[in-house]
Amino acid sequence: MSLLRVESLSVQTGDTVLVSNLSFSLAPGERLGLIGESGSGKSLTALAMTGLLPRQLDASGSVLLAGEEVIGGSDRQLNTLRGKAVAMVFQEPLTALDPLMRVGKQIAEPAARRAKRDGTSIMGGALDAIVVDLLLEVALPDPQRIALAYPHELSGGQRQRVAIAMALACKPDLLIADEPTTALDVTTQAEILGLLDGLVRKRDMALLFISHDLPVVANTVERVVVLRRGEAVETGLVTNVFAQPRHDYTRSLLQAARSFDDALGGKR
Ligand SMILES: Nc1ncnc2c1ncn2[C@@H]1O[C@H](COP(=O)(O)OP(=O)(O)OP(=O)(O)O)[C@@H](O)[C@H]1O
Repeated sequence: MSLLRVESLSVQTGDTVLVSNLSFSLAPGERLGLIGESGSGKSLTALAMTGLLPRQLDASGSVLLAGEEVIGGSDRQLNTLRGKAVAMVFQEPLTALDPLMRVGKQIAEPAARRAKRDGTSIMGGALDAIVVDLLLEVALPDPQRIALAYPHELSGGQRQRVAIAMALACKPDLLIADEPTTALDVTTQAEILGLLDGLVRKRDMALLFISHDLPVVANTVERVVVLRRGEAVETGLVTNVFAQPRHDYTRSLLQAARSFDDALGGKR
């Protein structure tokens, strides 16, 4: 059974269609990339899949996540799904973090919620231990100190690790990573990508990976959907699509990525 089945998904505002008739599915543990130029509808697709679209946008079609319909779902139903079946990591970690709360508490909250949904209760020292384990899992040194820090006391890379720990605390079946490294410097980007890749494999999570960086996409996912102006122009195994693109648009994306790499002297 699919973990995620998107069928004829469209997103519009008034008469403007931003995502059009999109269909794809994701099996448990599978890794899928969503690529396309800026403004092609990647983030809106991810938001529609989690019921997080801004109010002025309307979604139609169907998004079945862990067997439950997201489109038109109630806040209560979607909150449960978001804390259990799916978690997101965004481009800018500060979007996910509360500036006024110590990061340990921010990780403890989803961990306690998840335990409650599983019919157990975790508090006090047991919850602190889970937070420390999660901080270690995202390779943050000195987790006791980090747990007591506020987001502004951490570097961008450390903040993204905390955001990933918060997502892991939900124990999701599906992780959506929307340009998770764009806001970071190149060395930190590579570290965070390596971390995400390892965690997804270790925990056997499905991954929806949104990125501009085609070499990274090629190394991270198994299948890819190419979006252009809100429409899927090509879908397939990433090795096939990148080696033998069928659509001119995919060819131009790959060409642009090659030119960029050449300009860097193939140093990436
Ligand atoms: N709240 C909104 N109201 C109206 N239009 C929007 C809204 N949010 C996004 N759009 C438009 O929808 C289109 C798709 O946006 P989206 O953010 O999904 O693109 P993207 O592929 O994720 O781009 P990027 O790679 O730059 O993040 C764009 O034309 C954008 O301007």
